[in-house]
Amino acid sequence: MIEISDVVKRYPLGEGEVVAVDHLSLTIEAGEFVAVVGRSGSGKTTLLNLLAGIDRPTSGTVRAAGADLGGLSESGLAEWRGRNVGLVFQFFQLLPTLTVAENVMLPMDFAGKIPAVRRRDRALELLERVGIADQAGKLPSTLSGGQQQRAAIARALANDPPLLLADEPTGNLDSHTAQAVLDVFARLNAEGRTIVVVSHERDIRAIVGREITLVDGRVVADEGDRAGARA
Ligand SMILES: Nc1ncnc2c1ncn2[C@@H]1O[C@H](COP(=O)(O)OP(=O)(O)OP(=O)(O)O)[C@@H](O)[C@H]1O
Repeated sequence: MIEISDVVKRYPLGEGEVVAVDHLSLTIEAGEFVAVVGRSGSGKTTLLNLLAGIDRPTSGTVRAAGADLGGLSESGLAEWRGRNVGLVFQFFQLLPTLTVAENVMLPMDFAGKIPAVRRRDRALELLERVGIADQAGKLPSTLSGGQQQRAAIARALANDPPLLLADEPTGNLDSHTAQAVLDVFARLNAEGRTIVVVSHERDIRAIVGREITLVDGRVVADEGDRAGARA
């Protein structure tokens, strides 16, 4: 599902530069549930952005969900991402003027993968799956943090992507709500979806099948059974 080879990502910083990802190679198989952990500044978000094709490496290759991302144009990357990758962020990033159901339908409208007549029903089914079907007609600002993150997960699933990438998805939630959101991820992995979660939180360890630790943009530990946490 993911194969990155000898990837380096440098950012300019003042007169010099910072090496965010440093000669990193990694393979993640379909169906794995992987946590990427490490201190602030260790390169976790940079790695996730490279996997999502949001950022391009300075050198090295990134293959994900059947594509060599280096060979895609910006519009090709956007199309690939829309069909193959679901993204979940710490601060949810729901559009405030759209209802919850409309937020979930938006990626379907962009990608055109789901027929137009199916989109509203599919949005409601996805909201049902994450346990907030009753919030479908509301604006995001009227939902709790946990409900907003569930809505964001439903949106990430809109185009039925094989790969889910989440950046600190529980970082803005209390521990009880965070656990409930992690349970949603565990269920999605049990259904076969490949999931990579960047996290500071220790509670992620209990549910993932594999934990990759970064220090200064390098992998210093890679632990787990690699079979995912399929229940
Ligand atoms: N757009 C950018 N421009 C310049 N430097 C950057 C940029 N993005 C990241 N960096 C630097 O790259 C390094 C890795 O950052 P990154 O955000 O990937 O770490 P992180 O492990 O996700 O940190 P955190 O847990 O705080 O989010 C840091 O030194 C950071 O300052």
